[in-house]
Amino acid sequence: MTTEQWGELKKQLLETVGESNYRNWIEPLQFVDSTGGVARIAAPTNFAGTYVSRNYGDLILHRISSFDSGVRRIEFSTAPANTQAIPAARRTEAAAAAGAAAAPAPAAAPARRPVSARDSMLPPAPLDSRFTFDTFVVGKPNELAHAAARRVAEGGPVTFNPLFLYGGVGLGKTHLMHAIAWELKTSHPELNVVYLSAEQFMYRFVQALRDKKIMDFKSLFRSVDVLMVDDVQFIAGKDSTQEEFFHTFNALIDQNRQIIISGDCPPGEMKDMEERIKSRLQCGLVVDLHPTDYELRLGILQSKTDSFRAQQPDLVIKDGVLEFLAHRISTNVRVLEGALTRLFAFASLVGREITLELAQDCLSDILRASERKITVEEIQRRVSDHYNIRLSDMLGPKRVRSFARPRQVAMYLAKQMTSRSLPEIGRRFGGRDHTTVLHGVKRIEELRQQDGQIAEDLEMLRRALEA
Ligand SMILES: Nc1ncnc2c1ncn2[C@@H]1O[C@H](COP(=O)(O)OP(=O)(O)OP(=O)(O)O)[C@@H](O)[C@H]1O
Repeated sequence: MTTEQWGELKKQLLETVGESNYRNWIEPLQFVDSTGGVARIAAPTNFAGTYVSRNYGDLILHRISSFDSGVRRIEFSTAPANTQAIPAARRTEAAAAAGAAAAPAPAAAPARRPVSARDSMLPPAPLDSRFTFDTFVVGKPNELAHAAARRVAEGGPVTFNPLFLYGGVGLGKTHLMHAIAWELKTSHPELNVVYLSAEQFMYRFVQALRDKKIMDFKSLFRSVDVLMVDDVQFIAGKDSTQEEFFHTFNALIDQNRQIIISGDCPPGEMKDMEERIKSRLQCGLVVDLHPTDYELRLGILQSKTDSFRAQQPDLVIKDGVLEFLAHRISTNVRVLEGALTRLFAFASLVGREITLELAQDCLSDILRASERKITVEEIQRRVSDHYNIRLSDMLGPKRVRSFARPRQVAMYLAKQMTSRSLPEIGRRFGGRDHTTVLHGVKRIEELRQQDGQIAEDLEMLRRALEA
């Protein structure tokens, strides 16, 4: 490639990446040579080489190969220490950003050092192409989290920072984060969006410490426009990673960069997490993904079935199968999806239509494992909520009707819906005797026959507990 062609190529890049990115990253690059299918480009610092490689590597390769079709790969190296590739002021800035790693090479050191894979501490986020907003089914349990994610994905002015998503296993936190990243990558390609798990954050931090590249690490993370850290609970109890996370977090918030975090519980309840981090995590918007309800599960199954059908149009699913699965598998969406995938694979292998019997056969282990064990405590909580009394009043000694009746309802449901014996139930109701429980159960059984309101309450509570 000639100097003129390189100049032409840079001009094209200016149009694509915009002036500010051009001045910061592209302008200082120098074309060195191209041999054996490898084009060598010198960047002023190690940090700049890594950054350009990660963000513009593909673009530059594409443009170079339009001038020289033999080029298959680009190698970035640091320019000689006395290079004038960037103005002095910017060089100081870049050197400061890259820290010790960018110090001028000693005279005896090789003039150029290829930027190795290990230097690339922030490779492109590995995003799952299936996790988009289009494939995310919205229902009551996740509508707030979805709406907040949508808002952040618009990429407008930062309104809540950080956005903290929490919820149990397999309820769609990662899916939503990836969906935000995909959306931003499409609508705002100029933004540097980084998604990674807290585990990867720690791994890169430890690697930077080991390689004495902590300044590179800091610069990389501080150059991010949108940072997403998944499963933040992973860094609980890991003191130095927490410390670094805290500083990265603060630096980005101070620069008004968007942060999105996910965790398995609300920030305030995270064990072994420093108080200052918990409090920082709570300062934006905290939203939870509730356990799925029947309607959401059915919606997800229908949506996944539609995409399976697109690949296998002759697939036959008998009525009632999806409803059965939505009713029986309530653990989490990952399990639900796994069940459906297995069912489709099995049906297509044996060439049978999907009936209720086939589903029961093929998924017997999942169905057994998903049988929900309702606890006495759950029943107590649900019943006290329903009758609007405090749990302590339900378990306490007061015999007034407004507490005694809900208490008996809860005892009745505990007898019906759990395998606990009367004495065991009694113990869980503030140490009551088994005869008291028996009396309560009998009383509610009678009332169920005579009192429509009680019958309705029982039915409603049973359905809520089974959901
Ligand atoms: N509302 C939804 N619509 C469609 N698919 C969903 C939904 N919720 C979850 N899923 C699917 O369920 C699977 C598990 O979701 P995901 O990995 O996002 O869960 P998570 O909350 O991050 O779990 P973990 O706590 O284990 O990290 C994914 O395949 C995801 O696509």
